[in-house]
Amino acid sequence: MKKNISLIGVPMDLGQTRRGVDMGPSAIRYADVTKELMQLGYTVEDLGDIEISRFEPSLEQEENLKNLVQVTDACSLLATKVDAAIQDNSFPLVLGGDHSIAIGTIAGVAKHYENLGVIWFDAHGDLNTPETTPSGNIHGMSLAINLGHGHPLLTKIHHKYPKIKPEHVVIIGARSLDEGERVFIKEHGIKVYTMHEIDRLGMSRVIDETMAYLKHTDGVHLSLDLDGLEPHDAPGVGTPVPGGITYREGHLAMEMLAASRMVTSAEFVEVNPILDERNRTAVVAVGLIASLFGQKIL
Ligand SMILES: NC(=[NH2+])NCCC[C@H](N)C(=O)O
Ligand SMILES: [Mn+2]
Ligand SMILES: [Mn+2]
Repeated sequence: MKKNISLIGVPMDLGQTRRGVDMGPSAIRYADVTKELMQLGYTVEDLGDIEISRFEPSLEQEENLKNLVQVTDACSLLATKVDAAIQDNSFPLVLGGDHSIAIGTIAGVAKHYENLGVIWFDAHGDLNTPETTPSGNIHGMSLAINLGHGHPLLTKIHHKYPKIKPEHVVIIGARSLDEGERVFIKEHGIKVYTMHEIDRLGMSRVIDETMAYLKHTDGVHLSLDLDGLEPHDAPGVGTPVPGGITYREGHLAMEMLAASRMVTSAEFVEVNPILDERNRTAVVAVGLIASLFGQKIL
């Protein structure tokens, strides 16, 4: 892994409707993310937070694409920052914010990779489109947008279209999929390890298979939604779903990814301190980040 890490905070909460996830980047910083990474031998440059335009109640809302303009603006800025970090030979580590920010992160990363692989660690598919969304929340559409399906303002951010190919995506941890998302997965042949497969195969085999599946990519982005974890272990998230990945399975996955040296960029999203218990979820996020960057038990 690259020795320099660029930390980028994205205090975004407009991709969904539960306030508080905009404080995620601060919560993760308070949980000592920089210190942990420095102890592992990395140089960390904290680039601060992306500016988010505030919620405008007077603006006319599209019911099936809430806060489209603000999400587009923030993701464009984020894409530029991530792109510049990679240009600087630094590893972009993005802290959310809700999962709509993956539109910006992946837009910036994808410019540098012809065949970018994406590991989408999540209870959800985030594969809705304005036609299928049950909520109008863009955080439930961000993976579909990266695959080129959705509003053109979002799919065309940072000039490349589409950003990624369906055969280069692996979803891990899914247990809440909408009907339209199930159809999307089948139509595009997306590889999904639901909780069912994780239970049957074990996380170790799931990650081995994921690495083999992505071996033809030229970079791998990890997009980790904290709601992929079991809510008992990570309660501070806006859309918790029971029956998730355990604390230990999460760490094993990160440790195996670290050993593979495949991951070239990452983001940790959906930490909501208002819904959390004494910042536990941010602490869990920092632990997973440390494992991803090579922390070992012994
Ligand atoms: N990134 C997330 N937490 N996404 C939750 C999405 C929930 C639901 N599928 C929706 O489209 O609204
Ligand atoms: Mn998500
Ligand atoms: Mn989710």
